[in-house]
Amino acid sequence: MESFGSRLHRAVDERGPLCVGIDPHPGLLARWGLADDLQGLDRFTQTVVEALGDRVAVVKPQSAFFERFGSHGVAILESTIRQLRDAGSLVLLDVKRGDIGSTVSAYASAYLDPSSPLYVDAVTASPYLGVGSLAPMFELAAQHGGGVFVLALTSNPEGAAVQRARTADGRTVAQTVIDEISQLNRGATPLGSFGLVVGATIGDTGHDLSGVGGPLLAPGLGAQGAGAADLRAVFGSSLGSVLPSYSREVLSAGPDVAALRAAADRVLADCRAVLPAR
Ligand SMILES: O=c1ccn([C@@H]2O[C@H](COP(=O)(O)O)[C@@H](O)[C@H]2O)c(=O)[nH]1
Repeated sequence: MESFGSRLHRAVDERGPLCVGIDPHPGLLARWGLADDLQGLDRFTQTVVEALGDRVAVVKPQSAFFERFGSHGVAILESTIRQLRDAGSLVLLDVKRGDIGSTVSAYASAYLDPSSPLYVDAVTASPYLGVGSLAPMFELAAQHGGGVFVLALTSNPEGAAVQRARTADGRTVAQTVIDEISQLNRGATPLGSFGLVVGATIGDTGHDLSGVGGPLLAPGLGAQGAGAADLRAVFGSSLGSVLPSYSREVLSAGPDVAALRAAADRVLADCRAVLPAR
């Protein structure tokens, strides 16, 4: 079976280095002339699937915006995931799950087992119960060609106090996460299946990302203030592994399908101008 890292590498070759998030904020629904209800949610996501499903390498639905509508919202998420995968996008579900290992097994089944209704290509995970507690996700992902993106240096200003705190051996908490994920990817070609989340907003923090061997998801672009040029300072010599991620910056161009496509093309061109050609 083809690994997630290999599928992602190919998708980026074919469609370019871009992840677009589906974040149906109440304010965006209003801006699109939609009600903040299930019908509005459904119309919003259908439009994004139509506009971007067949052209963007990775689409990242933000689970929270579907969960807030309860089981019917989750049903729309399930159907959105299926449609995106049918259209050829890789689906990265942003759920940031993490727990004790026995519970992580259940999360792994929910998102990384092909028989689950919420089955996706990859998920985001939180390492704050210990990277080792995420092992059931890593194992199921490896078994079924899935991926896991673990939070390392997040784009929000509050993250630094925890992530840049020093551990007993002098490394930061984030560096221990980076090092453990690097181990998991060892020997994987052309790209490992275990990624990290590193915000585009954080500047040069001095962390060593050079040995990760997997994708580096970079949220924080656009609405949170970072631009493609900021990727240079954050990622330095690891720029070639970066997967830039935009949500509101692209979504605010809707509901016109052509305008959404143009916005995605524009941010992709901005990123291509900064990222090394492959
Ligand atoms: O460090 C992180 C991790 C995840 N996110 C998520 O990405 C999007 C960003 O949306 P924008 O509209 O592009 O700001 C959102 O779903 C966050 O939950 C992040 O921003 N930073």
